[in-house]
Amino acid sequence: MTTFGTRLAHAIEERGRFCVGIDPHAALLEEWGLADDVASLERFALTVVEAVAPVVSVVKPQSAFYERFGSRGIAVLERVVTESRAAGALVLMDAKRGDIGSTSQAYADAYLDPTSPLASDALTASPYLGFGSLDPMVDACRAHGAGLFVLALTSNKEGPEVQHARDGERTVAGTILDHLRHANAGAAPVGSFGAVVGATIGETAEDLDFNGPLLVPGYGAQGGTTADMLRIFGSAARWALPSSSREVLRAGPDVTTLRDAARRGNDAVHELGA
Ligand SMILES: O=C(O)c1cc(=O)[nH]c(=O)n1[C@@H]1O[C@H](COP(=O)(O)O)[C@@H](O)[C@H]1O
Repeated sequence: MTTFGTRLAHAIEERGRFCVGIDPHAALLEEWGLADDVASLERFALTVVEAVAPVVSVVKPQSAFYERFGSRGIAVLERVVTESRAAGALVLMDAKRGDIGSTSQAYADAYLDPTSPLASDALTASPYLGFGSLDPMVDACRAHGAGLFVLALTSNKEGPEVQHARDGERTVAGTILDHLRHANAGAAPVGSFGAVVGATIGETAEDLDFNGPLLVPGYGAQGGTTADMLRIFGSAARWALPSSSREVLRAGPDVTTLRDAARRGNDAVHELGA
C-alpha cells in the first residue's frame, strides 16, 4: 500500500503544490448568478471539480458548506470526492474533526476507511481534546494509506489564545508539532501526518520541519503571499500546500477561466519548492 505522503510527493511533482478549496459560500453562489439551494450547490461544486480536479494536486472541500443543505448536500459532497479522485486529484476533506477517542474512531470510519461513501485521501483534524484523542484517525491513516492534517497555527486571529499558550517551555502548537514529528519519524519521502499553518501568522519560533506536509490556508483572500510563506516556513516550504478557496472560486462559473485561475495559483507558488 502506498502511503499518503508518497502519493502527495508524486502529485506535487506532477501537478504542482497548489490546493484549491471547494467552498460553496452563499455569497459565491450569488456571485455566480445561482440560487442558495441544493441544485445550485451541486452545479457550483461539480463545475469547480470539472475545472480544477484534472490540473491541481489537491482539492479541499469544506464539509460545512455541504452540511448546511442536509443529506442532499452530503450527497453532493460524496460526488465531489468521487469525481475529484477520478480526475486524478487527491481529496483533502476539510471537516476539522476531533472528539474523545471512541468518537474519533467513528470519524476515522467516516472519512478515512476506503469502504465509506465519503472516503478521502486525507482529513483535517482538531487536536484540542489532546493529540492522543486522534489516535484512531492516526491508526486508520496507517492502515489505509490516508493522511491527516492537524490544526497547529491556524490563520484566524483567535487562534493564538490557545495555540501560543505555554505549558512550561513548550507552546501548545509546539507540542502538536512534536507529536507530528514523532508520527512521521522514518517516513520517506515525507510523512502522512501534516500540520495546518496559516500563511497569515506573521512569524513563528516553532520548528516547522517535522518531516510532514503543511496545509497553508490564508493564501489569497486572507492576504497571505508567497513571500510570507518563504519567510515563515524556511526550508519546510518544500512540503507546503498553499490553499486558496474564494480567490480562485470567484473566477467562475466559466470552466476555462476557473482552470486558468488554478493554473496561475500553481505557477505563483512554484518557487516554494525551489
Ligand atoms: O483547515 C483549513 O483549511 C483552514 C485552516 C485555517 O487555519 N484557516 C482557514 O481559513 N482554513 C480554511 O480555508 C478556507 C478559507 O480559504 P479562503 O477562502 O481562501 O480564505 C476555509 O475552508 C477555511 O475553513
